[in-house]
Amino acid sequence: MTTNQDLRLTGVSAEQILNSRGHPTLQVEVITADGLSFFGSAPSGASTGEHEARELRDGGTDYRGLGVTKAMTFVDSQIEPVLTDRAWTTLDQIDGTLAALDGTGNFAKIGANTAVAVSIACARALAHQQRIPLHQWISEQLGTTPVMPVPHFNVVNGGAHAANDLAFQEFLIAPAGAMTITDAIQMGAEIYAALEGELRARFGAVGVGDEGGFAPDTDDEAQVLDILVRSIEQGGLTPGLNVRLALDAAANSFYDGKYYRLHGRWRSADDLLERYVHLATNYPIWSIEDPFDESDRDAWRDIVDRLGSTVQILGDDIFVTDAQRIRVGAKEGIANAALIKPNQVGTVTQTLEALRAAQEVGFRTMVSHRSGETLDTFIADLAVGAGTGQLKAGAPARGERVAKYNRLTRLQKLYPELRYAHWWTD
Ligand SMILES: C=C(OP(=O)(O)O)C(=O)O
Ligand SMILES: [Mg+2]
Repeated sequence: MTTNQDLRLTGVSAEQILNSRGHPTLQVEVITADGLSFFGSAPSGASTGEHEARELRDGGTDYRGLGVTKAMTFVDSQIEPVLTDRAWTTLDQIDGTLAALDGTGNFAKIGANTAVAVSIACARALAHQQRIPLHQWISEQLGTTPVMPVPHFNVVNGGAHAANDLAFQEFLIAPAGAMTITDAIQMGAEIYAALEGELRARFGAVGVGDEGGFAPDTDDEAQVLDILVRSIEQGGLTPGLNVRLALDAAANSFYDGKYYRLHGRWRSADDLLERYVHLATNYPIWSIEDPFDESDRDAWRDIVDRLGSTVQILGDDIFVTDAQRIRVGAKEGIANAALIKPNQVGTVTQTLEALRAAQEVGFRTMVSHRSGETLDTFIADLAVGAGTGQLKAGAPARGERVAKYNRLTRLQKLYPELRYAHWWTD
């Protein structure tokens, strides 16, 4: 029996769009029986975890090798026939069908890019079918209270995201002490502008990295943190009180299997740990993501032991938004928080499972974009609906990044009852 809450699709199709790196990606459109269209598109990472769900690209080494023709063909030839064949009550049914069509366990056949674009479009269609906003639909799936997340603006880029010598990939500012999302975004914009001035004065011309953060010509993370602190103070704000700092080291990208490359020298995990302790002691750093390579689990445990009571130790490449990996990680005591990226695991349903697992084990969560982004704003609704209190979507500049922050502004206007997260008082 079908009810009027059930979703009937009459069409599922894909088109090739370009992501923010200029690489082809998929945008999927689903058409409902009442003639409405819903869209989803696939982002793409550069510093990826070993166990991420697989992105399907056409192959080869030239530009055309980056294409997504095969993925689009799957949508037309295999996905559309099954998704238009029956009525759907839950997203779990749709995503389960995608996983069964794929059959590999990590979307190696149809591609996680295909799956995530279809899944996001269907989540939007299902929320509409139930006549509720997307963030509310998400919160009902999880039993959470929607909340406006603290935006984590990535304002200095290094690692795999920039052509400079900074080993750490991301230096983020988090206006945790703002009273509203509007204030938080304003603070982000003002600090970004002040930072540009500071960097120009120190380095002359300064470019930007993949996520719109500046990419100064330095390998010294303490120098970057000093400049960040000054940029925050320029606007009359107090680092640590109004605005906190966060790092994504993305340490997979400077690890050779035994040592970590920092400031032109190879260092042991113990040396790197001392560096983090020094930085967290001297700067208002509240969160450190991927401090060590995903295989270096003893080092992760050590940093939780040393800093975990005051600093969020956030797993990205090590958990890859996978519920089971989060549960195992919690048991091993190797982190206290998990990054959440839908395309890392493949579907919205699996993303919600990862969020549930994090809830169960008492981990905080931060919803995240990818370095290769589209204008899709699903992650903003996800962060709000799941009540994570944290979202990172790049710099407060560049269209594909500000699309997410602007979506938060829009949600605040539509739903004034949404409160700004105040997790630092927990
Ligand atoms: C957003 C990130 O980068 P990428 O998308 O390249 O994995 C990250 O590592 O957190
Ligand atoms: Mg990361």
